[in-house]
This record gives sequence, C-alpha cells and structure tokens, in this order.
Amino acid sequence: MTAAFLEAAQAIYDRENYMKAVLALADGRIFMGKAFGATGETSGEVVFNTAMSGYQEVLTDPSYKGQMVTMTYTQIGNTGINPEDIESNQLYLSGFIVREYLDCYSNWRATMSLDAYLKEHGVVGIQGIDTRALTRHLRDKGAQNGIISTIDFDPESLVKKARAIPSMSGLDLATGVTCSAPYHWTEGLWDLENGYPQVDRRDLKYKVVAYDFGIKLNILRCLVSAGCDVTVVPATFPAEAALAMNPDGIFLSNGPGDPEPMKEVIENIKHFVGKKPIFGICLGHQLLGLALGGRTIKLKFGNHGSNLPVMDMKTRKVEITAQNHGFSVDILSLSHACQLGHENLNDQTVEGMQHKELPIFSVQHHPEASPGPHDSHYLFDRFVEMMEKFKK
Ligand SMILES: NC(=O)CC[C@H](N)C(=O)O
Repeated sequence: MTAAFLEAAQAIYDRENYMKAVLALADGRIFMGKAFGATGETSGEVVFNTAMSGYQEVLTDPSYKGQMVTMTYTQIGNTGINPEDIESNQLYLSGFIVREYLDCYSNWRATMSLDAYLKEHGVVGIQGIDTRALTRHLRDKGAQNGIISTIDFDPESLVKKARAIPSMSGLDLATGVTCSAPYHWTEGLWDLENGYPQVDRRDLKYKVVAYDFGIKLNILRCLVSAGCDVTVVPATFPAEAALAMNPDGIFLSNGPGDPEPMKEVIENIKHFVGKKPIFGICLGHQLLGLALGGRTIKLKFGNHGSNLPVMDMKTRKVEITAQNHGFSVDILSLSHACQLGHENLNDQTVEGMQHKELPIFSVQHHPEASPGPHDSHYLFDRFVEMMEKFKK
C-alpha cells in the first residue's frame, strides 16, 4: 500500500467525525476510541472473539447477553447487515468493540450498515481501539467487566462504575432470554439456491423437545435438516409435560450466564436421565453436567471464535469449531457417569462428554457453527442415530 493510499484512507476516516468514546476496564486500563452505533453508556464482561467473519451472527447470539465483545479481526462492517444471517431476533450483547469500523459495505445480500443496525437496536459500539492490546490484556489478566461511555470521560469515575457491575459468576441470565410459550420449528438449513426451506412436519421422523435457554436459530435449522420434528419449550417447562409429549429425544440449548444458579432447570433435567436420549450444546452441556452430579468452573477468558481445533475422542478426528463460552464442565467431577467425548486442542479443556451407559452426550462447542465451519454438523446426525437406536 502506498503512503498516498493510506493518507487518503485516513482522511476518509477522520472526515466521518465520529464522537469520542472511552472503554474502561475494571482493573483500570483505559482505551480511547470513537463511537459508532448507539451512544451513551453501557457495561458488561469484556470478551474477545477470534472469528474473522460472521459479526452479524455474533451480534444476534443470545449467549452474549451481559457481555461486550471485541473482535480480534481488524476490519468490521465491510459486509454490512442482511435480513438472513440472524441467530435470534434481537441483539443481546451490551457493547461492541472493534479496531476499524467500515461504514462503506459491500455484499449482495446486505441491506444496511452495521452502524445503522447497532443504532436501531440501541447497542453502543466503540471503534479505533487497539483490539490486539485489549485482547492480550484480557488473555493475561482474564476476562473482566468494563464500561463504554460517550458521555463520561473521567477515567476514575468510569473504572469505579466498571467495578460496581456484578460478576458473571453466579448470574442466571438464561431464564431471562427463553421463549414465553412452546412453539414448533420447521425451517431447515440455508442454501444458496433456495435460502431457508420450510419442511413439512410429516417428513420429520424424530420428535424432539428442545429446551430454549437462549437458543441459536441455526441449532433449530440443523435439527430440522437432520430429520427432527422440533417443539421448542421455555427453560422451566416441566419435565413431566415434556415427557407427556412422548418425544424421541431431549435437546438442551446454548445460552448466556452461569449455569450453576439455574437450580430449577438442573432439577428438571434430572427427570430425563435414563428415560430419553439427551443432546446438549454449550450451556445445555454445562447444565447436563450439573444434572448428572458434576460441577462447572469459570475459565480465565474462555473461548469465543470460529477457528478452534477440537478432537472427537471416539474417532480421533480433528474438527475446526465455533465456540462461545466462559464456563466449562469439570470432567473429573463426572467420572462416575461420563467420559471425555471431545477435547479442545488449544487449551485441553473439556469440549464434550459421553455418558458411560445411557444415550446421553453433549458438546461445549457449537456444531451449528453460525458463524464458523461446518465440520461438526455430524453431531446432529449422531443425535438422530442415538434416538433411532433407542427407539428399537
Ligand atoms: N454459548 C453458550 O451457551 C455459553 C454458555 C455459558 N453462558 C458460558 O459462557 O460458558
């Protein structure tokens, strides 16, 4: 790149004349930047996401409730926003932190800019942040609370406010984002020619009750495309009522917050053990671990991205996965019931478990991807095979 090009790019950036914004972390580190999206003040646990694309799926993932996400990829906004790549109908994260925001977008499906989208949903963003320094800081010191402000620029006052935010540990956020009533889901996976197909329920062979703890839509689409007739139910939907539907299997979804305080949900899950095949993803995996008598722990900074290597211990195949979690199951606490099903090859954390006797398994990562590679899609087929075997 020539100096003239860089100068011209800088001039465009300066001309945009975005309002000043500050990011302050609870441990006192301050980052100066410019506002984009909504303005005002917002706070949450700051986590970094290493996905190079797919910011729209990240923004609409309910599991980010209570968190502010920084993308390690440097240029964000260049594919705009489209009406299709959504994982829920809302933006649940509380702030969005990027290195360079690009207002000029280009994608054949895009209908609006990221800035306009954040404004529409009232999400505060900050750009011009040295996200590499921020990420290294979070990696060294651990994920922590932070605050973004476009109205208060006093570091002392901001740090004080950041320290006053409750810690993510101990927070039940999932029961606040679940659906209010049961519903059927019949949309399958997107493809270039047909978009999202509607599938006839009569063609779906396996009746699945899916517990919604903040479920990502692509999980539902993956279940349907694998042949499941899905009834989505609220987080605290009684097990007896679910069993009365006589499902072939129970699915436990992803979701925000700490699984440990979700006592009612954990008790409920216990009723399915030994009665129905169970498959859990992310928060669902953690809740299952707790229901089986294990414990969960908070990781230093977790794993958030779409490029994380995982080994399936059954086949010893390596898959590149999408992940988004701050908590983890302590597999040693479950040695009475489960064995390690999948392992994260970056940090050797527990990526999945398999019950030793019962048709129950779960993964910490996201086989539905969105965003991310499709390497782990096979897990939905594994769930279907498990239900088929159990039927016989
Ligand atoms: N994506 C998820 O389901 C996240 C689970 C949980 N909230 C965690 O941070 O570990």
